[in-house]
Amino acid sequence: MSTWRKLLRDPQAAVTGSILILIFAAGLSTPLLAQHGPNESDLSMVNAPAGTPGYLLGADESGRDILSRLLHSINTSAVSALIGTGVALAVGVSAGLVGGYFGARTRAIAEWAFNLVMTFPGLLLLILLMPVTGGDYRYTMLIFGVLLSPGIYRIVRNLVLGVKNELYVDAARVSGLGNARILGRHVLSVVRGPIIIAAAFMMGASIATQSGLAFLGVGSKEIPSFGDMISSGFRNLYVAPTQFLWPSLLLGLITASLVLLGNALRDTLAGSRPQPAKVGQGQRAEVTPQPPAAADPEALLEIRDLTIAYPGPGGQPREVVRGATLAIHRGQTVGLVGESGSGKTQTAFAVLGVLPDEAVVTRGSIVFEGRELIGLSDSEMRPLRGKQIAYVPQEPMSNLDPSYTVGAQLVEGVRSALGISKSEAKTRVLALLERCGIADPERTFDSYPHQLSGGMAQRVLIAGAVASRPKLLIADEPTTALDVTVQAEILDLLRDLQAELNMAVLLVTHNFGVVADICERIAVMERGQIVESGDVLEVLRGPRHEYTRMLLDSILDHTAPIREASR
Ligand SMILES: Nc1ncnc2c1ncn2[C@@H]1O[C@H](COP(=O)(O)OP(=O)(O)OP(=O)(O)O)[C@@H](O)[C@H]1O
Repeated sequence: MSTWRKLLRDPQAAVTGSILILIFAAGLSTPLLAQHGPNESDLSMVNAPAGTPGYLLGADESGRDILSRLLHSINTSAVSALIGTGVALAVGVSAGLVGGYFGARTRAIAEWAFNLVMTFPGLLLLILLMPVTGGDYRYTMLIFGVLLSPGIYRIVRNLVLGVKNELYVDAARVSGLGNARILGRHVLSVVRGPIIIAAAFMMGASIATQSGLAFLGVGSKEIPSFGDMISSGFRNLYVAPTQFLWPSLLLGLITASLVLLGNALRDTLAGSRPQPAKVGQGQRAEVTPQPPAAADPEALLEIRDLTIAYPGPGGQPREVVRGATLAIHRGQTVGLVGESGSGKTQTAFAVLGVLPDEAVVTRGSIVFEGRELIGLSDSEMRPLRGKQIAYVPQEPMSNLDPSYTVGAQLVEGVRSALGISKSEAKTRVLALLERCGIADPERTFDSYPHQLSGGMAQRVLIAGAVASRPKLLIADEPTTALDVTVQAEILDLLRDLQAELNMAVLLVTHNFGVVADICERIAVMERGQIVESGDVLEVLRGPRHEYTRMLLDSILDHTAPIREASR
């Protein structure tokens, strides 16, 4: 659906947008009426008492006169908003893109210039420059736009700095796209949401500042403005209260609509407005949890008939996991294998209780140590997650926060899992790093994630995951992002830790070699269903299901995993 159609369907955007269009259309068409139409006389001072300056209203103004001045004030506000915001965006966005994207020297120059602008006392400067601007509100708003631009510059610069080292920006660069195309296509799309919100606020601020200056009586007396109207409304408050009421209400309505429209626009552009879940009632589980009646009394984790659905494009549920059944015993390593998109990660996420909000468990149960996990709230899952059930992700780098040292992140996790002091946690983390094969634990402890190699980062995450001696470790493609030598080392580490801690491991992978290397049992997943499971050797030597055979045949040297497995 196009962005415009989405916006029209959004009630907040549609209502506030219509209000603003109506108000501004009425205001902006007023000069034409004033020039060519019969209302020109409305702008004269015929009704104002002698000595009333500019557009100040007399106490006996007719409703038509008030309306005419309101329309002209809207016009002034619209022009103020456009000039103030336009200048702030033009200066702030272009400097932010350049300052954030290009080298430190360009950034330092931009930074210096904007810091200088920020040292000026804004409102005072606007008043002091009145002799220069000749009281013309358009020049005043132009200067106001420059004064607003540092805020925009900082927003854009920070967003650009965050995005410019993303892998997809590197990929665009490598594919030969020029800087202008990368900035326009990849970087601008990230900054536009916050800019729209800021622009809505700035439009409101421009209108409020222009009105405020007029209220103070600073600037041209010939230009109608909400400020003038409110000022004269104050003076006539007891004899003609509507003179104060209407401009105040209209000013409030315009600024509130601008901010609400900005929010709605940002949400639509970012696609972040949560849509009501169409499957079930938007709850995590649609099933009524049954009292655990484990079919396999030995099982540490037992998944039975698990079915997970997402709302499809037409609202009908789309099942991504269908009736999956799987058991893991204490200390056992089970490989969950299948092609990309077969539902392995969704199954793992369901066990961890971290499925996205729109996912619904429509059937089945997940029993961990005799306790049903389906239907548990986040606070009920928290004592299990990261402590009894730990997780090692596929992309080690994207799971470490670049702003903190490795040590700070591990200590925080260990303290929350074990409730020990900071120094005890540090000692434990250093020992764990050493146990996980990190050559210089002290140095790694003080390093930031970008200073680590992929293999080291994965060791760090494994150290963090096993710190609480979990009963179950879920490792989601833990070696996919690593080179072959490091893959083997990480698998060795997982195997050793599993034996040492007598920990059960659910290894999510698409690689039979990895399964053959460290798993005792295997479950093969195809389009959301577990189609075959059993002892690794038996399944690899004599696959019963067509899909398993097809997967095994697709391995070039399909004897390798079996040879490995029989070691
Ligand atoms: N947030 C979501 N909304 C809708 N569908 C989703 C969402 N997340 C995942 N899916 C769908 O669920 C299905 C299973 O995805 P899942 O991530 O479990 O696959 P996978 O087997 O782990 O694949 P891979 O090995 O590539 O990670 C896919 O078809 C995917 O498109």
